[in-house]
Amino acid sequence: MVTKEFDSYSERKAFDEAKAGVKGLVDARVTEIPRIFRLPQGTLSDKKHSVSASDFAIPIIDFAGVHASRELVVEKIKEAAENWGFFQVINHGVPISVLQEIQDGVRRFFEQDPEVKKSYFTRDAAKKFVYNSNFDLYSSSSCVNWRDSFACYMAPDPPNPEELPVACRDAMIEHAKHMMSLGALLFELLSEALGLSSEKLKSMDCMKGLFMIYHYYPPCPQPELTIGTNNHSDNSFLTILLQDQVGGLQILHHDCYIDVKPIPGALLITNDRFISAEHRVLSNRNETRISVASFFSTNMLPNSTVYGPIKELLSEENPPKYRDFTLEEYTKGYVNKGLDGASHLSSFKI
Ligand SMILES: O=C(O)CCC(=O)C(=O)O
Ligand SMILES: [Fe+2]
Repeated sequence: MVTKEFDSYSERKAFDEAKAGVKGLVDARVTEIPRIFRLPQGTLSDKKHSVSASDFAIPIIDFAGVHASRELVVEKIKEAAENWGFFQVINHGVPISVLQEIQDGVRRFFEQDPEVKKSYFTRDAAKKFVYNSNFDLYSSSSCVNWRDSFACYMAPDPPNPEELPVACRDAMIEHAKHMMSLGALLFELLSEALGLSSEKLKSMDCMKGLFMIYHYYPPCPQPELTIGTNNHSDNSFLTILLQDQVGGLQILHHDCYIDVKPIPGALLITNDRFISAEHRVLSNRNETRISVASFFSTNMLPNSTVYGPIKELLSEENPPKYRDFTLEEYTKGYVNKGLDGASHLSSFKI
């Protein structure tokens, strides 16, 4: 059957202008997903098939030992960052209550009175608090994702509490505080894993910016036809990801998508210096999924610092593979391209 061409732009615009997000479609009880959400046929069942986590063990690193046996933890991080670009951390010191509160806060925001929620809807990235659906709605060449989100820079200039919705204000502030301290520890351990001084990555301002995205994935009537988040690798120096118990996150490893099984209280780490792991999120029929991604980067904020391969890691045998760039330049290209599965970093290859 030949499907008639349709005006994807107009349909995306109509979806956008309703300001109700994917949750609005679910509340309206759609039983068939609109065409703009449909993946090209076969996308989910390509050669990169899904395998269960029991075939491959995504590294789980216990930070309880970080004081008594730091070298051991550093060794594990090095191995995970080189081979996976992804690991789960347990006993990270962030209280479970803080993680629970932020998930509850995200749910409260998305499930509040739609009219109140609409007042936060914007595509203006200069706003302190940005709620919309699909940051790349107009730029992505792939399908629209079954997901709503809100975003906020929590560093270097955190918003005043009054600028944040009451539904999630306190939880956001408390959670971000913990992400900054866990981020500091991770940057120290990653520096050590690179054979550099503990302070190296921090001294390069890698944790100057903390950009948060809070995701809400409503249940989907046809989960096999769409996706929660397209495959991509992140735009940050480091991402700390909190996912709830629903599941659906997969990471690409040796050409297979592997399910990342939710572990209560575990945080997931990916970073760009070692492997920047490609990952995606599947939709599901029955449950709402919530996740919170803490990206260490100043992203689009004015920042003239130029980044390139760390000089100490270069030698005659190991010359730079990437050219220098600013985070603004990098992020602009990332946002314009949208999540389409293609690597953005590769466009900076020398
Ligand atoms: O929802 C998730 O688990 C992942 C989200 C994600 O990959 C991202 O925000 O970059
Ligand atoms: Fe991601």
